[in-house]
Amino acid sequence: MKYYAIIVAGGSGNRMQNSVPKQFLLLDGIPVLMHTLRAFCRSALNPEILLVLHPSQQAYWAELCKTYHFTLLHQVINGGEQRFHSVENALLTISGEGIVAIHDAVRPLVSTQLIDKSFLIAEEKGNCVAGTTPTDSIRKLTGPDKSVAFNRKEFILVQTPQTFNVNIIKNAYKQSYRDEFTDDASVVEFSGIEIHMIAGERENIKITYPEDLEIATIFLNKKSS
Ligand SMILES: Nc1ccn([C@@H]2O[C@H](COP(=O)(O)OP(=O)(O)OP(=O)(O)O)[C@@H](O)[C@H]2O)c(=O)n1
Ligand SMILES: C[C@](O)(CO)[C@H](O)COP(=O)(O)O
Repeated sequence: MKYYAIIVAGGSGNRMQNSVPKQFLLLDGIPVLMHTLRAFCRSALNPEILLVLHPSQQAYWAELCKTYHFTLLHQVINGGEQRFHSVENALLTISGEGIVAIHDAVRPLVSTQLIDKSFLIAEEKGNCVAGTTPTDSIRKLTGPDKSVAFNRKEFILVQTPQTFNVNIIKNAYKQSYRDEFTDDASVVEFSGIEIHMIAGERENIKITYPEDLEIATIFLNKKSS
């Protein structure tokens, strides 16, 4: 079986409020994105790595690779307007059978065990998506200042990797973009396929706000101690 990893790094990181997109900010001395790519390159399934970058950031990435002597093999693909379009562009480069894991570049702490598990379960079931259970209570907004309590046991916080049989994901991405397509699972589900959840990892945070880099540093130190 052929395995692929699409690492989406085509965003601009508005919520991080830094002139440098967050995937290039330093975490433990190297860019966030290099941690993510390393995790996938360590996979026993030896996936082909497809890295999605906005065209305006590709020269900068090439420079970073030189500076940090980063030589892990990967193919660079043009990012699109939304995450959906970035994934769509990467899928267009894949032909034939296979299993593809789609992962946010800004989740650098994903473990190689979770990556391997997601490839193997997607191969067996057609797809699988990592998620964790919420630890906060949950309420649903019913108006500008109104809300009702929800049972948190009925919810899962969705992470990446989200991993699919190539035929299933390519077929799903033939659909037109919708605002509610915030991840790949929502695209595949809208195409009529049931999603299989697997246990994600609390450390597998998405670096979104400035303090997330500090939290990631703590998790990383814990991992290597
Ligand atoms: N057009 C886009 C938008 C997002 N992404 C990627 O999708 C992942 C998750 O998106 P998010 O955390 O929202 O990143 P940004 O869009 O960069 O952040 P923000 O929403 O704060 O601007 C990131 O790795 C991001 O680089 C992408 O490849 N192409
Ligand atoms: C794909 C994702 O990380 C799953 O939790 C999430 O939906 C990305 O959302 P964002 O608004 O693009 O950060």
